[in-house]
Amino acid sequence: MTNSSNAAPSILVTGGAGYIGSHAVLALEQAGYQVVILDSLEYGHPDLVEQHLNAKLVKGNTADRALLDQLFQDHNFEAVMHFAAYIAVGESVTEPAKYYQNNVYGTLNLLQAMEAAGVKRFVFSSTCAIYGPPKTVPIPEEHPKNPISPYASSKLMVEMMLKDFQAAYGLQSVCFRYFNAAGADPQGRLGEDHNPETHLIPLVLQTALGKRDHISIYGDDYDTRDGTCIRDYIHVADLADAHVKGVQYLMDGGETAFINLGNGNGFTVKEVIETARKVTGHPIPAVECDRRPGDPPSLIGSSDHARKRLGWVPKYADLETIVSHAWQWHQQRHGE
Ligand SMILES: O=c1ccn([C@@H]2O[C@H](COP(=O)(O)OP(=O)(O)O[C@H]3O[C@H](CO)[C@H](O)[C@H](O)[C@H]3O)[C@@H](O)[C@H]2O)c(=O)[nH]1
Repeated sequence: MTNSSNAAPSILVTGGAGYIGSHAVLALEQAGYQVVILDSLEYGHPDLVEQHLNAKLVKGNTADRALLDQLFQDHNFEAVMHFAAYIAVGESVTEPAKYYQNNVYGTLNLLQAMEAAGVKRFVFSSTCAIYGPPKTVPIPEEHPKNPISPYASSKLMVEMMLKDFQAAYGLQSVCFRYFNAAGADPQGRLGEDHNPETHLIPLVLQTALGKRDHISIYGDDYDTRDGTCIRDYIHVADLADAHVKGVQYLMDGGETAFINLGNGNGFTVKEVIETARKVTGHPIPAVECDRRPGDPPSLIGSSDHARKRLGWVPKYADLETIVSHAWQWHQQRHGE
């Protein structure tokens, strides 16, 4: 770690009580950083922060400029890692204003507070959804951007702001475009706990636990190897590791970069369910249903940039390991 003083470098993590954010805080702390979490707690889990993280937790919103200014005054942050955002694609279609307010305006407010405080390093949670339906697979970072939901548009708008903030104010950012975040802390401390849950792997595991009758397969008539959608599932601990490398890259003088985070392997919905049957030993009834609107048939990322620029290599790349870690977490959090 590059640090001229003896104090551990301090990082502000927004959304650090959420799924990916909490894993990033854990990884930052293991790498020797001090963390302050800013989280509205609308979806975050303060119990997990209290039990497993050393970070100070501040309840609040990125729209609150006075709170942000106070935080920057009280702490000498080396960088900001920004996870706080609404993430439900379907909801973003029916309530776009909510998404532009929180994801775009909230981020602009945060960037302005950073500029006022002279903090010049920013790590941002972006998404592969900014590419829209892929023209080439695996998708490289240069792929055309064609977001098809307000959620995805909100993330692309922030990426565009970050380019402009680099040019005008010298803010250096790493924008990570995640493919499908999945899995849980290998030691079982943290994991995915959304309410409502819409993601495939947690829903499959809730079915294994008997909390749901069946898993719905959204579409079995896609042009894929078994007719169901293909996604690139990436372990949340590997995402967290990339974030630590992203901060280090900026502290070493790295300039703004847009970087995919995926394994470069795709699995169908049916393959995920089959893997979960093997891992859990439960039958997991599945019912084929209509397609879910807006789902592209196949999303697989090229992560060459992450490997070359950050030296990032995913540790938990096989689907069985990802599902096993998620299963360990779900049994302990939701099984009784
Ligand atoms: O009950 C379910 C839930 C999901 N699926 C299918 O499983 C695949 C994965 O779905 P997820 O909801 O787990 O993930 P998405 O690929 O839809 O979502 C990801 O991409 C989105 C943008 O496209 C957002 O970024 C989101 O946060 C991120 O997890 C999709 O083909 C979906 O149709 C089912 O068949 N049944």
